[in-house]
Amino acid sequence: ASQVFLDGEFVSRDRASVSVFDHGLLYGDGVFEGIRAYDGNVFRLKPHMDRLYRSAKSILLEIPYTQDELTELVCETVRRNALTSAYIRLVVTRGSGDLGLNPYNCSKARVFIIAEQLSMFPKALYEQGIQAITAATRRMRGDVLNPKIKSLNYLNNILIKMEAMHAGANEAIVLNHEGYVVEGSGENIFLVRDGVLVTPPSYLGALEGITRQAVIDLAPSLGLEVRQEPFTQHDVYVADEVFLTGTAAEIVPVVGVDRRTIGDGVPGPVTKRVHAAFQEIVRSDGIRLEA
Ligand SMILES: Cc1ncc(COP(=O)(O)O)c(CNc2cccc(C(=O)O)c2)c1O
Repeated sequence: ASQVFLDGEFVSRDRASVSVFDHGLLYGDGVFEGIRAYDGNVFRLKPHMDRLYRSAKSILLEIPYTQDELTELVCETVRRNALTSAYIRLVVTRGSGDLGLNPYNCSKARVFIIAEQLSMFPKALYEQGIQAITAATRRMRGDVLNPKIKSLNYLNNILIKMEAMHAGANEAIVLNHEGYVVEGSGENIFLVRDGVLVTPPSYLGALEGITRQAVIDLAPSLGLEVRQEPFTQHDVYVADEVFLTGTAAEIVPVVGVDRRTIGDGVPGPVTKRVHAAFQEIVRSDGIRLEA
């Protein structure tokens, strides 16, 4: 049976449960990472760990392991599940306390790590592209709950995802309080315009995505310029190509937004070149699982 790392030991999946007094469950008081291993390479594990420790620091959550210790525990969890390709969920909660909000009543943070066989997105999504809507629900402002903190507070993302599903679409594009496009419900967004990649600067209200950064880093090798600048729904509608990026999703072509056909209504050539280049680097850029 698969093994979960929980509270300092490996337990079988069916015995991996947390206290009802865990503040991650009660209040979403915690942080997490979604990470992928490809053929024995944990893609960009260090940037994921850096982001986790930044998010924890920002909410004054003390992780009871050094970054190196927790990095090794992530790799050990994948190895224990005899996986070389996997989706990894790393979660740190405030831990168990009483029913009050006060985080200082939680004596020790709880850490658990899940490594699962990857459930790929349907190939059709990549071959045909997806339909998106613009969500009415906005991304929270940085002075409310900073979207750069990858916290367990995902209700904003879930409500946005629900809007897409209710509209019969696969995904939703999210605006910030000023009406600028920030990202998808759980992915970053890129436009292609006259051969230039455009993505919102994360300070507008997007997560500093690892996949987004990987695309920015690999673009020059494809002779592509990248601009980080604000844009609106109009810019999305008239773009030559649109794609979303995320650890689980990788590079997903968007071929329709709010019933506007994007480009020719099929995954664009730049999107395909970016995805091909991305599939190259995921097997080399990262930390090898072999001890
Ligand atoms: C709000 C948000 N923005 C962008 C991304 C992409 O970031 P990375 O390139 O670092 O993965 C994410 C992460 N994406 C994410 C996280 C948790 C669940 C799901 C899901 O679709 O089930 C997706 C995310 O949650």
